[in-house]
Amino acid sequence: MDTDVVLTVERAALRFGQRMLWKDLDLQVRRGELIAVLGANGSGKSSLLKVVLGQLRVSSGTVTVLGSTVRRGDRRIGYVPQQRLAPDGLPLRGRDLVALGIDGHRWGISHPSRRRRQQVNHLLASVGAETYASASLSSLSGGEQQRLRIAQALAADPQLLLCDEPLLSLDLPHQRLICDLVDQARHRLNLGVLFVTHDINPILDKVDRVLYIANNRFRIGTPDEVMTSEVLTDLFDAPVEVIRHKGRILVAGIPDQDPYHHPADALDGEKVLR
Ligand SMILES: Nc1ncnc2c1ncn2[C@@H]1O[C@H](COP(=O)(O)OP(=O)(O)OP(=O)(O)O)[C@@H](O)[C@H]1O
Repeated sequence: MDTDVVLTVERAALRFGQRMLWKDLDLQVRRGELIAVLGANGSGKSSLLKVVLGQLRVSSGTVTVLGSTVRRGDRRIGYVPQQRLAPDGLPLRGRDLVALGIDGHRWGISHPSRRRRQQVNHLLASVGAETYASASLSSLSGGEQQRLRIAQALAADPQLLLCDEPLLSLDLPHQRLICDLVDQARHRLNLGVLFVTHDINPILDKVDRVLYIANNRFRIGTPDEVMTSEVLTDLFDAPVEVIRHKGRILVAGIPDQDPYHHPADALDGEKVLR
């Protein structure tokens, strides 16, 4: 086994009933590598992360994390789920959310130890969230909550980090900040990262490779290899224009959203697990 590889996907396909999301997917994520996962709505980006988390099973092919078949609750994987703001009145402080990442997998009430408190403080400091760590989660802004989610995802010392649209509904400065935090964590911990995003620009300078999924198909390569008019026109089977302007990538002409896609469906990965 190549010990530098944290995730291996081989000839994998995912279908829901008659509907194929992707097939023949081959992907290796190496330690310290950041891969942006892009694609149309409903192309199966979040589902790919759920496969790696063991919440969905591939229809064919294999997926291994550090040499073992995927399973639920693998502490070697950190996960930043798609952002949903904490509901009003939730009796949880920022530091409680982070602590859940350390011992949330155990049953029963945890006993706060000095060591655990130190661990939480260290994680809070790593994302610059000390000043609001004792405030209730629901009183915090989207960007502040997102920093805490990253700290929570890093709590178990993962080797692979999965981020599902962590920039959603954040303003530009906060998007940059979240990208910087993920990037710092991957360098500090030598993490492999899969980063699902609609817009590559906020993370462009940190991305090693892009996995672009559309129309059941995909392309993998550096941003320069994948983010071109030729490649996206081929993937979408429609004229797509990619323009580079002042270091940003602008994409025009992506066909309308997937007609099957109902965002609420994507929240329930359990339905197809039997
Ligand atoms: N458990 C499930 N059972 C059946 N269909 C599902 C299930 N989970 C997701 N889907 C469908 O699979 C498609 C892909 O969903 P997924 O959330 O992976 O897409 P996505 O690429 O992340 O989309 P978006 O960019 O909108 O977040 C969607 O059409 C969704 O409705």
